[in-house]
Amino acid sequence: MGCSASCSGRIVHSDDDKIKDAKIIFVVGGPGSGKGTQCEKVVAKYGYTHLSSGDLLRAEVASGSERGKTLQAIMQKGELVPLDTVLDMIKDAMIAKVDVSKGFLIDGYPREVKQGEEFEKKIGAPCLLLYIDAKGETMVKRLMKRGETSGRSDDNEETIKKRLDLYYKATEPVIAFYSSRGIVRKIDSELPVDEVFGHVAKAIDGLK
Ligand SMILES: Nc1ccn([C@@H]2O[C@H](COP(=O)(O)OP(=O)(O)OP(=O)(O)O)[C@@H](O)[C@H]2O)c(=O)n1
Ligand SMILES: Nc1nc2c(ncn2[C@@H]2O[C@H](COP(=O)(O)OP(=O)(O)O)[C@@H](O)[C@H]2O)c(=O)[nH]1
Ligand SMILES: [Mg+2]
Repeated sequence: MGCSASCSGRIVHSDDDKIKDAKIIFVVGGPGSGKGTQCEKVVAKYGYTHLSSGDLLRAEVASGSERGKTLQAIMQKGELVPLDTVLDMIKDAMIAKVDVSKGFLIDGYPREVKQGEEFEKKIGAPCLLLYIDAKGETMVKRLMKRGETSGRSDDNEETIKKRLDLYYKATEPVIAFYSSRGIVRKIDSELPVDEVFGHVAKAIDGLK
């Protein structure tokens, strides 16, 4: 891409350049680990833009589009939707906010190493990965509780088990992948919410 000079001689940055230069934080953890809860608090304190890949997909489902129907079937089974679909949605949402955003929290993405690699090719590199860590049994308990009110068709026992299995198989390797780059901060999400946030804030304050 690169920048191009306009007639007036001003440097014009393309959308691709702008999002590439944005501060990008990946928020990774199992289903029900508390990613969304912590992201809300980061938004309130730091003014970052929170993009939950799951929420973007659910919005597409809610729109009633043909694509949404296909997505709903995949999500109901606790499987991963095709990589390009999620990535395009995230990229569009980032472009829409890049001029008013202090940085981006990408929640629930990457779900597998390949998703991270493609993100970096099409968008840019993260400066931090917040690894929100809770025990399997804690996550199941939280999701069963959330399921009482969330209305989410995947917050049921059978799908929760599949989501958890897929998390351990496909998503945990993402953490090892970025650890070797030194950008992973592991956050103990068994603690009370505000204490968890204290650790999250420390990790963000440590960014240059
Ligand atoms: N990058 C992503 C994000 C989400 N999904 C699909 O969307 C569902 C819900 O995603 P999400 O809301 O992130 O759910 P969880 O990880 O289970 O976590 P949360 O408890 O935050 O909802 C996933 O099970 C999966 O089918 C996906 O395929 N790829
Ligand atoms: N006790 C406790 N509950 C939490 C914590 N974080 C999240 N929860 C609860 O766990 C459930 C899942 O949290 P959510 O933020 O949706 O997790 P996500 O699936 O990782 O996005 C919600 O009902 C939260 O209220 C925490 O640190 N401690
Ligand atoms: Mg969430």
